[in-house]
Amino acid sequence: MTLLFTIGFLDIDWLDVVDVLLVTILLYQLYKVLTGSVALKIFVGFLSIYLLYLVVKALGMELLTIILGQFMGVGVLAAIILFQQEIRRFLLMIGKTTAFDNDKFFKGFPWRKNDNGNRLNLTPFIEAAKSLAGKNTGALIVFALSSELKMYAESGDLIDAVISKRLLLSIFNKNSPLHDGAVIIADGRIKAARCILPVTDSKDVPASMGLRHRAAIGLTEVTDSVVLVVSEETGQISLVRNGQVFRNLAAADLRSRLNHFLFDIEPKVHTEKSVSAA
Ligand SMILES: Nc1ncnc2c1ncn2[C@@H]1O[C@H](COP(=O)(O)OP(=O)(O)OP(=O)(O)O)[C@@H](O)[C@H]1O
Repeated sequence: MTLLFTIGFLDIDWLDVVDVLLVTILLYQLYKVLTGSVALKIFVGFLSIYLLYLVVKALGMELLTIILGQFMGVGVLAAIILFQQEIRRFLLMIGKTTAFDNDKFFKGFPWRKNDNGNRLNLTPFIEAAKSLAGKNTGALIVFALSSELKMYAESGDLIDAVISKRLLLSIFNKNSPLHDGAVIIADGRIKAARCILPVTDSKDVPASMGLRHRAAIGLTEVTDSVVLVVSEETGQISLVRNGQVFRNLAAADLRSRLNHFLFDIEPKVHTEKSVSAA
């Protein structure tokens, strides 16, 4: 490899520069994923022990090297168990930035369409959300994109029904046995209700947002789905994607955002505030 320059006894070539650059990008992405969660502190702890291990190894302190080396070995396993959620989020983020997971790649995939191959009709969702918001009835509707969210659908009651405003209103009616939890929409159908979603542990979520919003944020942190939330307390309608909450949407904004998030149709008007919880 061509030598670029020398710092003391260190010979630096192009490969070293690329190596350092890649590690910097990787660490920055990791920091972005971990920031705001307790996992960041654990990660910094591990990193400090690893740096200490490198120093004592370089100094030739054998006993400490063996002890820290053993700790690092077990530490990797412990980190995988402790950081399960963060590792998933990190891999998902890498996947999202590759051309393979490009939105356009999935544009033609069947779960964005109904049985007849038509684009999902958004009107029942918008009408239902308006009606639920007017009565301060909480709701959580998940739109599956590149994944059918089978695992989450199976945590609730499978329905597999044709989408209609009336059915959505019946599900979220406070007296309905199905109203608790989330409804999952995939393949242009109501796949399941009463589904349990992963709750985010982000500290950036405003205190005004309850568990319903936290569940919506949590799911969008680990999948590329889009979640519609109607707050029981305020009656506000929000959309959540990539851990980001688009709050207080009027019907027109809701439609334009959904068109954008689900079908890549550029929005015309945006008046809502957004809160980043990722
Ligand atoms: N992990 C979860 N997965 C799916 N649904 C959930 C989850 N956690 C809470 N929910 C839904 O949220 C409902 C109530 O949550 P909570 O009382 O915190 O909401 P809230 O105070 O009305 O807040 P928000 O303003 O977010 O609606 C639950 O009855 C349930 O339907």
